[in-house]
Amino acid sequence: MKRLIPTLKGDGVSIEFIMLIRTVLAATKEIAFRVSQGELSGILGSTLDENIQGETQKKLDVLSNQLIKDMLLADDQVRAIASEEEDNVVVGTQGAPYIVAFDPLDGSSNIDINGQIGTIFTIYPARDDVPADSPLQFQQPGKNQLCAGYVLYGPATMLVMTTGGPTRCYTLDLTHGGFLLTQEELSVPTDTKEFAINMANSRFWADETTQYVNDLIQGEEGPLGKRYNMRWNAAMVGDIHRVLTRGGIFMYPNDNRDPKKPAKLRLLYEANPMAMLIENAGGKAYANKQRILDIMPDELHQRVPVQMGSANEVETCISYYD
Ligand SMILES: O=P(O)(O)OC[C@H]1O[C@](O)(COP(=O)(O)O)[C@@H](O)[C@@H]1O
Ligand SMILES: [Mg+2]
Ligand SMILES: [Mg+2]
Repeated sequence: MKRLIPTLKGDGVSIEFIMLIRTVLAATKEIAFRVSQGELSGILGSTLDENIQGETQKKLDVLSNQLIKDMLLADDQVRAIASEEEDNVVVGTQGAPYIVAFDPLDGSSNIDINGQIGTIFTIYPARDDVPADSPLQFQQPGKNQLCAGYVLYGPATMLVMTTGGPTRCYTLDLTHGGFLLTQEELSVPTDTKEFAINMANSRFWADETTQYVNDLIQGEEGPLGKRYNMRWNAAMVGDIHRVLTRGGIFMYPNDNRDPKKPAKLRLLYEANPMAMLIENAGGKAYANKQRILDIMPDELHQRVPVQMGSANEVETCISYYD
């Protein structure tokens, strides 16, 4: 089986960029080890702190953030980083070519139940027209991403990543400690009979979402003419992994639970990297009527509605938002 570095070299990725990807992955391997040790490595439970988004931080959120941050700041190719768990941009090496954003631990509510969790990351070119510590560094549309990926800490630890070409899947080989290429090119089936949405929010949805989900649930007797099944992992990384593996539509639409927070998922380090992975595997990724990768961010921790996955199903879904 092919190893990571020869695969990336074969894709024409420069050595310096491969080294940066290795830095990110070195941190995720350490997280994977701690996760596999569970309670034995003291990672379960919450801290007494909240992050900038007002969410209680879990011990593993903080630990993962620290591990990734420390390793990236020691890499002289990183000019700035942004993280779900950091209020502001953190400055790295002046003049370095890249900036990195990440969700150090996605699916935090699954940590204590031994459920699926992961790390989501994205790399952009640094901007020379704004200071290194400015949030404007990250004010770039998702289509500027040079690399997007996630590491899923599931029964197997898997890396799903694109550097602009195909979305490839690797599995962490615990016998030698490296990621091996286990699926050369992921391809999201165009059609699906599986949807993912948190139904508990249904009374807070916009009418368009309610209408579409009602039509899904009506199955073969409804206007969509087929019977659907539903899945919800409570970790975007797990839901998107399923969609990349066997198709489906994943939605986290706007709702009016909290008027200050109409959307839940963050554009920079959740929606954008997942949108690039899905599109490069032949799927579609929208925020209602807008292609996610075209959105120009206004702020670092900006939230967006999300509908992504199997191309035909996403098209059907967004037609309800006309
Ligand atoms: O509480 P809900 O509605 O199930 O939310 C689940 C969603 O929240 C998230 O867990 C948010 O990510 P974090 O765990 O990084 O905050 C997504 O991964 C997931 O899709
Ligand atoms: Mg997350
Ligand atoms: Mg997180």
